[in-house]
Amino acid sequence: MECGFSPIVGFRFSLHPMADDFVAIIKGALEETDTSAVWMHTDDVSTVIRGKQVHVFNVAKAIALNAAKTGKHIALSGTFSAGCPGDSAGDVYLDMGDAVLNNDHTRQYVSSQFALYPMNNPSYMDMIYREVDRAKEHGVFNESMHYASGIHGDIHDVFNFYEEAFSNARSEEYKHLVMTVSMSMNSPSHGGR
Ligand SMILES: Cc1ncc(C[n+]2csc(CCO)c2C)c(N)n1
Repeated sequence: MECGFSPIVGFRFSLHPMADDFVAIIKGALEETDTSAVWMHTDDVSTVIRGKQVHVFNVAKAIALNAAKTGKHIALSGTFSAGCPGDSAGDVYLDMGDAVLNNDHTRQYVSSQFALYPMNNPSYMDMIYREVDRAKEHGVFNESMHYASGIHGDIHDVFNFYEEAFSNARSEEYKHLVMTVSMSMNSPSHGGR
């Protein structure tokens, strides 16, 4: 299939609450979030949201925050993608304005790992090093590791970094970008942060 030129961004993710009431936590997090600015579909494995980048990141953060506000240990993993939409079902959401609809600024510690895959870009390693350096400048860098980089801090700082990294790693010439994230919140490993 040909890659399209739609500016649409997508995020396919799963929440894995470490709690007996995982069904209520997953459904609650999705329902408490204003998702009206994105196209969304949930199935038995994951949920996908698609639309303008600003709304996709805002909705992703709000769903993560709403799940974490239960106080339970939450794992979230997902893939952001841009530049190869495959279908146009969500394109109508590109007409939305840029004002974000979820504005809960509750603090929440997140420890996460991410990986950037700038598709077809011959200087992809420079791109990755540049974004990792930027994480260090922003104070959200945690540690280096095989196949990913550790990013941690308050959920709002972490998501701001991820959205900026996603913007920076795309260009007109190399439109197709994939970024994987894996997050942990309220983990006993975080010592009550
Ligand atoms: C974000 C997200 N979306 C869907 C699932 C899959 N899933 C697992 S349990 C459950 C509720 C009962 O139907 C659903 C939808 C997930 N884990 N996280």
